[in-house]
Formats: sequence, C-alpha cells, structure tokens
Amino acid sequence: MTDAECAVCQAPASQRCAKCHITSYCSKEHQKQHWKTHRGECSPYRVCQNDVLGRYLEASRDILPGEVIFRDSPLVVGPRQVTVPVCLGCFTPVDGSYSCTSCGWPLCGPECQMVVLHNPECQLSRNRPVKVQVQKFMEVNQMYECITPLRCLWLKEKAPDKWATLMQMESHLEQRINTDVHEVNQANVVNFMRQYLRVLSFTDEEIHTVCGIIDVNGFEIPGPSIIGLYGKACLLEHSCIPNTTRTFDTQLNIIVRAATKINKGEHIQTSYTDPMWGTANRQLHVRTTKYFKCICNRCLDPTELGTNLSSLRCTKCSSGSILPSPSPLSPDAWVCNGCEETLNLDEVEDYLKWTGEKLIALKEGSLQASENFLKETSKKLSENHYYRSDVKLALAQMYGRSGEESNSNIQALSKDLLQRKETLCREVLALADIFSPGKSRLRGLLLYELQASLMEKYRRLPKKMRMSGIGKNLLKESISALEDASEILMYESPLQDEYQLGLQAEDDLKNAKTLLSKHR
Ligand SMILES: C[S@@+](CC[C@H](N)C(=O)[O-])C[C@H]1O[C@@H](n2cnc3c(N)ncnc32)[C@H](O)[C@@H]1O
Repeated sequence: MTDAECAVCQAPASQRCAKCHITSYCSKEHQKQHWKTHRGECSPYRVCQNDVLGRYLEASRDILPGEVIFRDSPLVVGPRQVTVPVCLGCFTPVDGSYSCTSCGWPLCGPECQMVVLHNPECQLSRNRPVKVQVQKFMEVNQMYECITPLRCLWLKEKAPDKWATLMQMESHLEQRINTDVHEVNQANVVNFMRQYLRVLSFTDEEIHTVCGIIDVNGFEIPGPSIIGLYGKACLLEHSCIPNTTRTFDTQLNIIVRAATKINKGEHIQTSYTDPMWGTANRQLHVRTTKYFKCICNRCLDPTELGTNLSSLRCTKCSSGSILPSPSPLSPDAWVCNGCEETLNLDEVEDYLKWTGEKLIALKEGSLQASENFLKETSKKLSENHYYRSDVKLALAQMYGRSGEESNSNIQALSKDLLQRKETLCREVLALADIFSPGKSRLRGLLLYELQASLMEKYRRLPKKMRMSGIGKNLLKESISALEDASEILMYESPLQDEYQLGLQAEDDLKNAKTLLSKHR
C-alpha cells in the first residue's frame, strides 16, 4: 500500500480494515481505538477482483433487505447518446427558442446557462468561428452524441482525480474496434468534435475510450434522457436475478440498496437488463453492449428456473413446452420436452418477431386489444412467456385506473374484472418473486395493485362478512402488501410517480390498519 493515511493520526498507513478494505490505519492499536467510530460507517462491501468479472463488490458482512449499501455522487452526467435536443442544464426537451449566449447550444432559458453542468461543452465549443447551430428539434439529433463524451474528457484537465477514476473503468475498447458502434462514434463523435466543434486536444483513442466507458458503465437515470457515471456503482456486476435495487435522488446521486438479504461473502449484483426479459434478449444485450457472456444458472436453464418465461407451447402434444436446445447459449433448434417435436430457429424467430410487432402495435391503454393479444398468443406462447407477462403487467396496472367509465376507478369494475385484476397481479408477482425478488420496484408496483383489488373485494363484502375470517384475511393480506409497497415505492425520488404512489400506499396502510383494529 502506498499513500494511504491512518484514519486516527494521518500517518502513512499500511493496514486496512479487514471488513471494508477501505479505511486505513498505521497500527493495530489505532484500528482498535477507531472501531467505535468506524463501526457505524464501515461500509458493508469490499472491492474484489477476478479474471472473469474484473473488479466486483462482495458483502463484507450480512446486509439486510432494504439496507442502503452505498450512495454515490455522479462523476459525469449528460444526455443519453440517442436523444432529441434537450437543455444542457436541466435535460428538458428544447425547441430552439433560447440558446446559450456564449456557445450557441440550445438551453431552456438564461438560468440554465449558469448551471456548471453545461461548462464543458460550452467552453470546448468556443473554438468555432461561429456559434453552434442546432436546427432539428422534435426528433433524435446526432449532434448530442458528443455531449457526454465531452463532459468526460473535460475531467482530464479540470478534475484529474475524477479522470483517474474514470480511466479505471472498463471500456472494452479492443472489442469495439471494427464494429458498427465504433464506426458510428468515429463519424458522430470523433469527426464531429474535430470538424464541427474544432476540439483538437484529445486523441481518437481517448475519445473512443470514453465512448466505451459510457456504454459499458453508464446508468440510465429515470426521467428525461440522462445518463450518469458513478465511481462506486460502476463496480456492480451483472446478475439475471439481482440482489440489489437502485434509485436516484433529486441531485442525481445513485442509492444502491439490498433487495434481498445478502450474506457476508456473497457478490453484490445489479441487473444490466430488465430481469423480466427472456434469456435470448438478456444475452443479446449484455453481449453487444457490455461485451460478456452471462453464464448464470438462469441463462443455462432453458426453462428459466421452471417458469418457461421464453418457451413456446407445443401445438402437437399440447402438454409440452418447446425450448431452446441444447442450451440457450447456442439455440440451433427448439425441441418439445414432451413429444420431441422440433422447430428450427427461423420458425421460432419469425413467430416471435410477428408477435413482438403485434405487441408494439397494441394501443396504449386499450384493455380489449391487450386481452385479445393474450387470447391469440395463448396457443403458441407459454402462459408465462415474457411477451404475455409484459401485457399482463400493463393490464394489472390499467384495470380500475383509466379509460371508459366502467374502468375509470376500481369501484366501477365489474366483479369479474376485479377478479381478473387480482389474478393478473398474482401471476406476474409470482415471476417477479423469482426474477426481481425482494424490495424491487416491480414488486412494489404489483403489490400496490394487488392490495387495491383485495381492499375493494373487502369493501364489497356484506357488512357481516367483513367482520368474519374472510374479511380479516383480506385486510391482513392487504396490509402486508401495503407495508412492502410503501417502503419500496418511497425509495424513489419524490419527482417520480412511484414515490407519489408510495405516499398513497402509506395512507392506505393507515386506513387498512384502522379497519383491522375494529376486528379486535
Ligand atoms: C460496469 S462494469 C463492472 C466493473 C468492471 N468489472 C471493472 O472492473 O471495472 C461491466 C463489465 O464487468 C464485467 N462483468 C460484469 N458482470 C459480469 C458477469 N456477470 N459476467 C462476466 N463479466 C461481467 C464485464 O466485463 C462488463 O463489461
């Protein structure tokens, strides 16, 4: 160890806390002396490294569900690569009615011109003889592809510590050379910086490296088109069943919490994909954007842990499931596990493409079209297929919430549709419990919808039955769902709709508890 300082006396330190591997000491005595203070702040993880994962995080003690593992402030935030023109101070879409008086990049108004976030591109665009001119609004604009790379490159001179942290991140530059993404970045980022902005102070390699770092390590922040790079959070490895959940506060800090209990020694993992995607889509995403092959138990099991999330139904024997064979990592053929009926990959892909297009064409908010989609796909897709589960999730959230009078609120739902909402919630929740377990946003949303159905069922019971075991059980299940839902949804930033739902869940919880107290 080199220039670490003792946390007690600031002398050169050669020993580290064995739990977090972060705080340093000059001697055993000072470590012992510091423990009372350090115990409360000793981080629950340590940074480790191996040949497959590179750097990763491991729990240095047991971590409880919901516990904050760390908060991390961004090294860089900027617009996502593919974006419509946005204000470079606050990221809201802009229409060109105001531009920075120094550089010409569009902003939403003079207050955003003062925002320090905008400094890098503002100063680096000033070599141009005339100001930047953005012309295409309301559609994706390639000029914005250079902004987040410029904000990274800016650190080289202005914040060398942050630049050093950035340069430790994985860029996978070697794998990217000669690929489409490299070619696009050469044209839209490297050449654009040189020819249009006249930024000449960085090498091609440096520019391509930061582009790789953004793609491999960037976190998409919910809301308008923002990507963030974080020095600690970038160390989280991928799992198709993550044990953490992440949220962002209003300052764009990332907060990583344990979703499930993480035992000492276990890896701390996030998901780079949506855990509700099927194996082929998850594999494609991590292979093409993060440059590795996931070989977790879920990816290696064609049934996706018995859920059949990616399977087709066999139309020949009608009891079997058609699954990729021999493994989802090399799916040449799909075979029925009941009668060995075989489909070739093209047939499967054609059907999935056709179904995927139907799903995209579903009009948002159309209950009947969504139910028809489920009916039409029930013969060929497994009950839990990811396309079907996606539609079921949307329906579970739509019933009793929007549209025609009979669906405008939960009280207006017919008995059958109220039951339908409950069934849909339970079906998707069973999958979320497996793939997005614990205190995940998905479970929070579903639990909120489930309790809404249960509480409405309770309200519809004749008065006598409400006081019976049936009524009590409905209330108890609602309370348990609301306890989890309110906690999970209030992890979100107050700017998110989920947080508002969390507040509602808190109120509903109080009311449900009051009702239950009348049973005693
Ligand atoms: C965001 S970085 C994670 C930190 C990185 N390991 C480092 O040392 O900086 C993502 C990269 O980590 C590696 N990685 C993460 N999860 C992995 C997994 N489940 N299997 C294999 N490699 C993984 C891949 O190289 C991936 O591109």
